[in-house]
Amino acid sequence: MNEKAARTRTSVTESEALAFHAEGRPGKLEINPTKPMATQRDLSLAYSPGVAVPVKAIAADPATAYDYTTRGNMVAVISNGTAILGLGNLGALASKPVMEGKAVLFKRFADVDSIDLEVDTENVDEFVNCVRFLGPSFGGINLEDIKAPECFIIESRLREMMDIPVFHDDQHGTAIIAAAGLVNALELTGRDLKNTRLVCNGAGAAAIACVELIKAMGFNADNIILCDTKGVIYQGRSEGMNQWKSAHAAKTDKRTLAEAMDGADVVFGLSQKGAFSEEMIRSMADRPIIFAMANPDPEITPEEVARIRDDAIMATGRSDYPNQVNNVLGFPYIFRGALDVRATQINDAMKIAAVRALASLAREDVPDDVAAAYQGNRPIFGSQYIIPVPFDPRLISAIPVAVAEAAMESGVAQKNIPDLAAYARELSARRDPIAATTQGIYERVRRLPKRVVFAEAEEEQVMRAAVSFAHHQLGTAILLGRDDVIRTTAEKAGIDLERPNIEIVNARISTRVDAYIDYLYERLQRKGFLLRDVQRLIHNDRNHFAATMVAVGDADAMVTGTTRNYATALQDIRRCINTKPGHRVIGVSLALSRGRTVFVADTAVHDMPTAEELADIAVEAARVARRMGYEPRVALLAYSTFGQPTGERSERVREAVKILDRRRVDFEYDGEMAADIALNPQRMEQYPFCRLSGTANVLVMPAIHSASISTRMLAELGAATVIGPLLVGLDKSVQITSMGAKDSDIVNMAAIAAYNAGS
Ligand SMILES: NC(=O)C1=CN([C@@H]2O[C@H](COP(=O)(O)OP(=O)(O)OC[C@H]3O[C@@H](n4cnc5c(N)ncnc54)[C@H](OP(=O)(O)O)[C@@H]3O)[C@@H](O)[C@H]2O)C=CC1
Ligand SMILES: CC(=O)C(=O)O
Ligand SMILES: [Mg+2]
Repeated sequence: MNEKAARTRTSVTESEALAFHAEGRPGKLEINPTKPMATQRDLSLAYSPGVAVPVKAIAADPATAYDYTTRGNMVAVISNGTAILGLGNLGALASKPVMEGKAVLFKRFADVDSIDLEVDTENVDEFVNCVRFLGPSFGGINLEDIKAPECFIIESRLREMMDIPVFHDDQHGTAIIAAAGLVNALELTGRDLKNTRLVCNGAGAAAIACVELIKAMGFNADNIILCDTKGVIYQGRSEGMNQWKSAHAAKTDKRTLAEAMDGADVVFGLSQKGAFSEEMIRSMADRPIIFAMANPDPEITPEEVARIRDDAIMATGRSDYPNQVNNVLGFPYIFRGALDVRATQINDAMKIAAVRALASLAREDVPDDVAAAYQGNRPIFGSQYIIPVPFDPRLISAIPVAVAEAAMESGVAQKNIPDLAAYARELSARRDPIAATTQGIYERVRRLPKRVVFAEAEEEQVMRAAVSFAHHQLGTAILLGRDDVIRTTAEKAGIDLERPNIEIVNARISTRVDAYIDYLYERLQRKGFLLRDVQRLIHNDRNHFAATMVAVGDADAMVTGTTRNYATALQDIRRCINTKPGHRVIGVSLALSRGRTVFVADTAVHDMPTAEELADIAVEAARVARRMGYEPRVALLAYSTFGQPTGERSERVREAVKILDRRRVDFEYDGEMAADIALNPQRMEQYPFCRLSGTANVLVMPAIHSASISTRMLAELGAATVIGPLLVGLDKSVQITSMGAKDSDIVNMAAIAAYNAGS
């Protein structure tokens, strides 16, 4: 069981973590305006004099701040850095990466805008006074990584003073997730809340809140023992105590963690790395439930537990093991629900609703479109799957709805949501499609790892990408290049190539050279190439060598393009690899913007496609969309819409629609139409005869220049994230990056190449 845990583990190196944070704009956040700020009129509206109007409106009615400002969707993540993860008190400044991270997770998972504020004081009064006056700026306050017992005083004082939710994530977020995991683990091991014996190691923010919440849910208080650095917290103990610990002091003569864990059914670790010994785990009851939640390193690792027990349900706070019990599953969604009903606080009813929603989500069947978010095979409720993963796209609709409903029922909502089903649909549309798409690709590639040849491996960024590809268990990275050059560059750049799943292939000394020459000569001899031309291509040209490797089956996929332009790289590759029978080679780009994914084709190959070629492009692009989980609605674009204005340039597009009619294809399509008609539902309504059932998600461009111009404009203007062009229709899997692509883009392309290399 836990062998799998070890196998699916994907860690990051320290240099990778630093490079990630330093790359481009340092840190993880930036702020973008939501209104145009281009003209004098914009300025007059956004600033003086226009801004005075909402100012007066808010002064007259404070509730309108939700209509005219960011307040209703804005949460502050506030810390003083006194308990940063399990690293301890490292100060306000050092906590900033974690706080920025929490802010990004708010946005990524629940579309809540968030900003981190690091408050440089350990004094409770100073901290409270700093935060209490910030209420007008935010719809909610998420306190983070503030140590106990100060955190209890800070939170309760701020809750009294402020009329917006104040939520200490390490307390309640952690408690909600741990309680949900516990409910499921108890069910799986046939236990109940009354008779189970639980030890909680740690008696700080997270631990006290966990114990309080499970007691509120009916866990028998007499069966809980809390421990801290001094051992068991027993009634009558005086050393290292405070009122919050005393409230949970046990009537017991056990004094050490080891004694407490002997025979225990459940152990929560909310303390520090390595706090549990193998001996302690061995002494627990049958089918023990072990939540080692310290971050970044747990109290004991799943590998260590697996060595001594095969009957444990094991969870950690980390994303690289199964059963991640981490507050990331809670805070984005809990605030989403609270903000949407303008709750004045996050109360127990809302917390318990979140526990129940989370616990029951893990018991539901995982539908096809969600399975991609899971490592390994589709998870089934059981010891390896007691809680959903953070990338589960159902969380965004399930948790906020439960929280908002509980807020309304318990009387803390200032706004009513009458139709919860409609609310759930709106929530799903907030899901960030980029991560969903790329995550699905990564997960599948991890399950079916491939051998990918990186054709330009002498380049430093390609080398980094190849190492990252292998390191993240996406498959074997084959670095093509001169051995000595690769090793010297690697050494200079501090890249470690001595890792599993990395191979270096030197075209000059490869034993496969003759076989590749034979293969390519056979293909090119009647296309103007002499044997010596082909020998030169295989010996000296990395694209020809790499593409031939893939063509003959020595590698599954290939990535190139950082040093040569797209058209040249494509020409090299097509000399070596055929078009897939029944397909057409095209480039498809994905434009991802504000909850929408739109496929654009052909962005790479056909200069001015004929009507027949446009029809083929539509078919190929629709296939790609389907393969990525979208039901295609294809619009064939032109500058005219259904014959208006007339012009011969739209003729080809109209003809392509007729060709698709004759071919009786199995997807929705229509045209010719302008881009705004295809993408805007109101504009589309003006053409009630249009056969698309909704706005288009596949756009077939009339020519390569319009495809290229529009996708590059979208990307440069920040209107969309554009991925691709992805090369499709070749008989073997190849991707071409843009020249000078960054290592992270190259890894994405390599993953897509591996993904397309098939089932
Ligand atoms: N998975 C998740 O979602 C979350 C995990 N955590 C983890 O929980 C841990 C505690 O965080 P938090 O509650 O915010 O911090 P606090 O500083 O509020 O509390 C820390 C507690 O841990 C105790 N402790 C520290 N080391 C040991 C040890 N070796 N043995 C027993 N007790 C120990 C301290 O004991 P004493 O009182 O004697 O000083 C204190 O009670 C961290 O590792 C953190 O990463 C926290 C939040 C969320
Ligand atoms: C996850 C988290 O919030 C912590 O470990 O502190
Ligand atoms: Mg924390």
